[in-house]
Formats: sequence, C-alpha cells, structure tokens
Amino acid sequence: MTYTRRMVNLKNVTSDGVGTAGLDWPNALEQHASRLEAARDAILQRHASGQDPYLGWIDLPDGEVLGEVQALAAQYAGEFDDLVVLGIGGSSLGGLTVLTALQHPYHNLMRERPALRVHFIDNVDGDVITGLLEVLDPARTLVNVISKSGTTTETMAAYLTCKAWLQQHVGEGYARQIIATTDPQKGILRPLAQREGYATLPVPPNVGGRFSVLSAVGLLPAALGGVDVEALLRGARRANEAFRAGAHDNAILQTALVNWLAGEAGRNILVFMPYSTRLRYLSDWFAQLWAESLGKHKPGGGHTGTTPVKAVGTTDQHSQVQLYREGPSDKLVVFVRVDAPDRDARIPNAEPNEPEMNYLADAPYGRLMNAELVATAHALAQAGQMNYTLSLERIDAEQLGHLLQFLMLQTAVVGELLGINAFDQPGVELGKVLTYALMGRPGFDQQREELRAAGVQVD
Ligand SMILES: O=P(O)(O)OC[C@H]1O[C@H](O)[C@H](O)[C@@H](O)[C@@H]1O
Repeated sequence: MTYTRRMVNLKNVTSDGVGTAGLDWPNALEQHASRLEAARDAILQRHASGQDPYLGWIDLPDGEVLGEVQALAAQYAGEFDDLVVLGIGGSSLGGLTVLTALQHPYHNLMRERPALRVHFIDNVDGDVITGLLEVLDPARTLVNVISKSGTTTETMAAYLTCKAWLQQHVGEGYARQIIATTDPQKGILRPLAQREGYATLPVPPNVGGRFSVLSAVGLLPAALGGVDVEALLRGARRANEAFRAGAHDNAILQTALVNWLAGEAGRNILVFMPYSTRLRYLSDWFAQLWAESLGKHKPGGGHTGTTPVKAVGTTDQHSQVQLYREGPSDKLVVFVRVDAPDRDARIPNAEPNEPEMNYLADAPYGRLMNAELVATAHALAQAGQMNYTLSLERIDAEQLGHLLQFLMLQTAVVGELLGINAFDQPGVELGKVLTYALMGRPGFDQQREELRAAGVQVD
C-alpha cells in the first residue's frame, strides 16, 4: 500500500451525493486544511511530551516487544498444533482480523499446516468453549489469555475453564502452556501469572485495548499463526511517517475530514465495507475502534459519534445495499478495495453453450469483485449517498499493518476535531460493575441493592 492519493479514492466525494451532505470537495479540504494539520500536530505534541496517558500506540510500530514475541513464538513452534486466544474486544479483534486476513483462508482445514491453528474465544458461551476443548488435544494446545485490565469477566471465565482443562489432562506441566498478556502492574492477571509461573507479555499502560493490535496482544497470536509480524509493523511505520505530510498529501487527514463533515451534516451512520472475505473481521475491529473512541458526551453538553455498521462486500450487497441506496441519506459508506488477489483465480468457461453466462467466462474473480464494488459505489453516489474507497494493492502483512495504523490515526484525528477524549470508554464501565453485582462479586453489594430497589431480580 503506497501512501498516496491513489490509496484513497476520494472520487465519489465529488459526486452529487456528497454535495447534498454539504461536502464540497476539494474546497472543503482547502477550507479545513490548517484545522486538520493543527489537530494532527496537537496529537503528535501530546505524544512527544511523553506524558500523555493514551498515545503509546503510536510507538507500537517501532516494535519494542517484537524480539520477545518472536522468541516466545519460536520456543513454542513445532511443539503445539493449536492456540486458544482468550480475550474480548480490543484483546481479541485485532488478532482475529490479522489472522483471518493473512493465513490461508482454510488454514484450519489444511492437513499439513505451516503454523498453529488459532481459535478465538470472545464470549461466555459455554457451548462454544467446552465444544472447542472437546475437540482439541490438551497436550498440543497453548492458551494465550489476554486482558489489558486483567479483570474482564468473560476472559476470566474462559481462563478458569482452560486452566482446569489443562490441569486435568496434562497435570503439573499445565503452566508451561499458558501465556498471559496483560498490564505490567494492574489487575488480577499479572500477579496470578507470576504466582503460577506463566510466560507473560505486556500491554503498555498507555495503550488502550482497541489500539493494541500491534502490541503483544495482536503480535503473539499472529506470530504463532505464521504471520510476518515484522512486515506488519513496517507497514504501520509507513502510516506513521505519512501522517506527518501536509493535509493536501495526507489521506489520513483527508478521510478524517470527510468522516467529521459527514457527521456534522447529520450522516450519523458509518458503514464499513471491505470487498474481501479475508477482511471481514476488519469491519468488527474497526467498529469497536470507532464506536468506543467517538461515541462520547460532548464537553459542553450533547453527544458525538456516528454509528458504525459492519458489512462485507459483495455478500452484504445482497442484504443491505437496498437501504443504503434508497433509504435515508444518513450514512457515509467506506469501501475497502483489494486491487490484486493472491491467487489468479478465474471463472472457467464450463458452459460454452450458455451465451447468457459468457460474460463470466475466463473472468478473473478479482475483476468481478472490483466491478461489483465500483458498480455499488457508483449506484450509491448517483442516489446522493456519500461514499469513498480505501484501496490496498494486495492483502499482505505490510499493507494490512499500514491500513490498521491508518485507521487508528484517522480515528484519533476525528476525536480531536470533535474535541473529545477518543481514548477512554467510561460508558462501558457501568455494565461491567452491574454484572459483578448480579454475579455476587465481593465489594459490589451497594450496586446489588440498587438493582434490587430498581426491580431487577438479583438472586
Ligand atoms: O483487555 P481487557 O481489559 O480485558 O478489555 C477488553 C475490552 O473490555 C471492555 O469492555 C472495553 O470496553 C474494551 O475497550 C476492551 O477492549
């Protein structure tokens, strides 16, 4: 992925559709260029001060933890077949995105696998957790429990299940098969891991979960799954470098502007739609990044945030696009295009006597995919529905690393334009606390009484 205008096709931004959203491109860029650069500079200055409690993710591409991750991965490779990752939200979606994009699409079904199979447990669904353990070989399974805070209920429940399973089946040696990735100081998991003798990796205190994909959180599962993690970081470094360019040559700032203006113009929904099955979890990862970063109380009253919708092309073209074209003009649609698939897969001319199907004969799948994307983007623009396209040359570790960092930087800039803290998530906390109260965790008696008084059944 080169960091040029080519990567971001802002062509449709000039369409009538965008005009109706009050976005007049490139005049909007002229008008807001200095504001964008000021937002970027404010982020970089806070980061350079070394005092900011949230911006550690900007340094992750420099790979401080890379050596440790690679050493651990090398130590375990060959000895194990499966890795079970226990985590939720930012402690799961990054790794899932990277592995789904970069492993063989059917890696888990291959007879001879070049790397471990990686399974993500990110819910308290006992059927799924115990169902997975039923089919894994405990002697050849590693468990990576990941929690920035070291306390998250879902992850702790899965950890207890996996530890008990390993203890039961492999006995004393179980501790060798558990790796804990967590905050260096805070939470229950760190002291517990030390007591048990688990290998540990850090989540830097100044890196929030949804910004942690390029820390040990995403890197260890990726490395064990055979991903070129150095290339992933290299691509992210390119995004960091390109972030410093002036607004006219800076796709991160430009797309941040389009998103911000769309929101200001009442386009309250952001549809994120990669045209690639391999990138389907990028939509999930991005949805958390966007929603938790930008859905906030405004400092002076009111609310901010556009609602992310996860989609994948072409699949959701056949379930959602009707609404996006003829429904209300309350959306911005972001497409992700892959110029060249890895395989030169073509559609065979298997029905030479069917003239109606001849247009498909010998067509590359990649051409069909991108024709569908262009057709949809055009159809939306024609109906006044705002959209733009991010383009990758191909799906490889370097381009994906670039795109992930691009999207994190873009989100940070939108947060700055909105005048909010894009790096906390106070709105999620109450639900966690009330869950503790309902489950009878010590120290939450008062909340338990409040729930009872509000008519909630607590026993
Ligand atoms: O990594 P953890 O501390 O376990 O947190 C996992 C997730 O839990 C929370 O509910 C937060 O809202 C997310 O931002 C976070 O990624």
